[in-house]
Amino acid sequence: MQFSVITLFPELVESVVAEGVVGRAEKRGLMELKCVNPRDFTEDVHRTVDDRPYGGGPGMLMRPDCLLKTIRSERERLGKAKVIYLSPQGKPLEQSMLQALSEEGSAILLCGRYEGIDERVIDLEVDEEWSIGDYVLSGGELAAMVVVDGVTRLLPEALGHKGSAIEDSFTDGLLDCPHYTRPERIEDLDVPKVLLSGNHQHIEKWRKKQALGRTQLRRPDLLQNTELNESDKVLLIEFMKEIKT
Ligand SMILES: Nc1nonc1C(=O)NCc1ccc(Cl)cc1
Repeated sequence: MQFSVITLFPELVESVVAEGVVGRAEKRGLMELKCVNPRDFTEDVHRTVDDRPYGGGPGMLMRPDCLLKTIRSERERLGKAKVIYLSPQGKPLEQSMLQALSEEGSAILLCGRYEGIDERVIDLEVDEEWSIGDYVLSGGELAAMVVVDGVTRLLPEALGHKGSAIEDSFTDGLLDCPHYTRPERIEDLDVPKVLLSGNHQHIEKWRKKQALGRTQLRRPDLLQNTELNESDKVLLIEFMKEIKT
């Protein structure tokens, strides 16, 4: 997977590959991250990347000329690569979008700063606009790092164990079940007995039931888009009965 991140703050973005699963994936060549600074595509002596907004208003915008040059330079280098602009105006990010991007092979992530970028950059070169949530950050870099992290961990061989519990839950559209590790008892709280039983069928059933119940209680909206099979419906009814007792 080849990422090209267009950003005025390359060091900020590069920190995403400093540690952990993403860092190891990059070291192992499963993923490649290149940060490209639009300032390197300016032609004036001051290397100007921003300018005042037509129509007035507070703050500055990113100039279109150096952004277009940077995007086109990376498109040429990567061949077919989707250009994704990170902004609160974008499509809300979901696991399915990360999964799809992980199968693309390459992506160009465009990070804005200031009050925005010239709209003609979006018209001319942006394929998709994505949002990581309904709030405003000071730039697109953290959102781009979210995408790099979320995609990289989906690459085959990126995770040591085949698919994690977190993976399964969001993949089947549910929240994750509770998790426990040693000690068995801490501050008078015990690990659920089923997890100590060694009965993998019971354990799997309990985990599914917890995931279904938690999703119903915390994010019933997620259940709207998930078609539950008969056995899941029974598990959910059992869970809801148990919490009422
Ligand atoms: N929420 C979000 N999801 O993706 N990105 C965001 C976000 O707040 N970006 C800040 C931002 C984006 C573009 C520009 Cl020009 C300036 C600041």
